[in-house]
Amino acid sequence: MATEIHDAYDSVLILDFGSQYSHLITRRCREINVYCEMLPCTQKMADLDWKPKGIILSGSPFSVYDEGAPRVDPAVFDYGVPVLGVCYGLQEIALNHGGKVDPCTHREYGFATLEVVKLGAGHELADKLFEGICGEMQVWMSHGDQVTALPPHYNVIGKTPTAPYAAIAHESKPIFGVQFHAEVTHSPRGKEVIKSFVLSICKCKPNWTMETFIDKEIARIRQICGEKGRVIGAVSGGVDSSVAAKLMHEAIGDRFHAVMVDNGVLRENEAIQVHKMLFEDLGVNLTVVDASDRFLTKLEGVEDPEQKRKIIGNMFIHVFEEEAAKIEAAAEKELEENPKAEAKGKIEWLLQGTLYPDVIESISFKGPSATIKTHHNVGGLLKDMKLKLIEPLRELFKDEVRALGRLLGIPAHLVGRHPFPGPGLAIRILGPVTREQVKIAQKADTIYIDEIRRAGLYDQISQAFAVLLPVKAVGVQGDKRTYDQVVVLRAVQTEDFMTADWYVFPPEVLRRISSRITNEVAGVNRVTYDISSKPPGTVEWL
Ligand SMILES: Nc1ncnc2c1ncn2[C@@H]1O[C@H](COP(=O)(O)OP(=O)(O)OP(=O)(O)O)[C@@H](O)[C@H]1O
Ligand SMILES: O=c1[nH]c(=O)c2[nH+]cn([C@@H]3O[C@H](COP(=O)(O)O)[C@@H](O)[C@H]3O)c2[nH]1
Ligand SMILES: NC(=O)CC[C@H](N)C(=O)O
Ligand SMILES: [Mg+2]
Repeated sequence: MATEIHDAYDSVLILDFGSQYSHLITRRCREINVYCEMLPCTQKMADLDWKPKGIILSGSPFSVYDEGAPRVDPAVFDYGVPVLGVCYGLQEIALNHGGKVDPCTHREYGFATLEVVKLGAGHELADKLFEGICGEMQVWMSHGDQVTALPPHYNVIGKTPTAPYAAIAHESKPIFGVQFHAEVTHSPRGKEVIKSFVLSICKCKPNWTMETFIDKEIARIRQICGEKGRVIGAVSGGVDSSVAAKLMHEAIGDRFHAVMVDNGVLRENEAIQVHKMLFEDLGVNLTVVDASDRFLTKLEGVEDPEQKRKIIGNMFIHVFEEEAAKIEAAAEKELEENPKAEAKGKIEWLLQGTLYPDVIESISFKGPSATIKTHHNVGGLLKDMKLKLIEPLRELFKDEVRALGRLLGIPAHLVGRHPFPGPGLAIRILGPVTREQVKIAQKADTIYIDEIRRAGLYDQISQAFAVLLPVKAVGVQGDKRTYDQVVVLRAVQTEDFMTADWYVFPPEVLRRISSRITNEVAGVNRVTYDISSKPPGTVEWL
């Protein structure tokens, strides 16, 4: 990670022990304009090439006494900066300092009332965590273990009727632990607790804003690319890569070459529309490479979703490397023909619009967090790829990227586009992908999205798409028996795509969509609507 960003901002380090809510801690810090970075709990402090002003230890699905449970590097406590442990983080602090943790007789999942304990004169530091909060506050718990013996030199600063050590603080050092999840919105005053830790205790300057992020990121890109370096960009017309491309264009102008790959599983007319949109709206000149035959041949007969992602992720990189070689060869030829022309640098970098959720869902941090699916641009990359990655948005969430896009002057219709996954219709066609299946899925999807737009609902929905099932059902059309496929409509509302709920459509819109799909798309005689949230489902079906 660039050290420049750490020179410019006071940063908080979040060590992730695999909790579902770890990412929310990063959000809460950025919301108070403090830059933070989350690293796996296996990070050794001695290997860190920047100096955080505070450290937060997340929760975890493990119990501290489990065999193989993730362990905090004890150097965290001697690093000389404040530490806050949340849930498992608190339990790790207790265990590391001579306290005890045991399974509790009253497990707490959900709301609890925390009684804040003020220690008073001589304990100003310990009392700072709940600065401005007196008496009781509602908190949200999710634990089956708890601290049963306080470590020496620690005091209780909060308790619940069943958890006597629900918040603790060292008597003189800035080390704190809370059993409740301060980062979730269901702990209404949790934000204040994180704010007290980050601002009053760690004394971080709240100077991280999107505007400064843009300036610093542009400077960072210029620095890594040098005077002549050139970058090839994987650009899909989606929100993330468009924002990344705009940033890159601002940084290095025409030394940036945007490439979109037609992988044969795009939406109908997508390549043409994206080419036009990128040039007209962003001033970015895009090369569209038609590699659809190669992708579809490789995908032949493949049913396993992870396999589909890997094939597509790998093939993407092959195509980008080939394009990079072509661009370099063209520059060499130009130089041969006109020796006075300026020599152009090598293409060493590949820009991707990777976001934080792509990373967290794809990578299992050796144990604690589970791999949900390997997003093609993270886990599906080619092992021995020559191009080095530049991923300016890797730390951000979707809504933050949209805010960044607006600041960069990207038009609303582009910033507001629903996400479309890189592996495209290959993960929306269940079963093997064939040209015929792609055509059916494209037609159904076009009708679905057209009707959503016509009803004025596009911006209320976070993501909508049609899924094509490989099963057949009996129907009757024009007095004839049909035996055709089933289309599933999916529409979700979500803030960050980590959790999502299904969208409640007005029935007449669903009726119109269903009737148009069954009338206009040959091979489909049934349309159903998916009413699963995430969890237990995911947004995509594969
Ligand atoms: N067809 C494509 N051609 C080139 N690059 C692609 C293509 N599809 C995806 N990518 C690359 O993979 C990255 C991840 O894809 P993803 O779909 O998550 O992001 P996006 O397409 O930029 O935005 P959105 O999430 O809004 O669809 C993209 O940012 C882009 O760098
Ligand atoms: O570029 C991508 N490559 C992938 O392999 C991939 N898998 C899921 N997604 C998108 O990620 C978001 C969350 O989706 P899931 O709930 O299905 O994991 C949704 O927006 C999905 O469309 C992908 N995007
Ligand atoms: N949310 C958590 O961090 C839980 C920690 C531990 N697994 C417990 O049940 O207490
Ligand atoms: Mg996309």
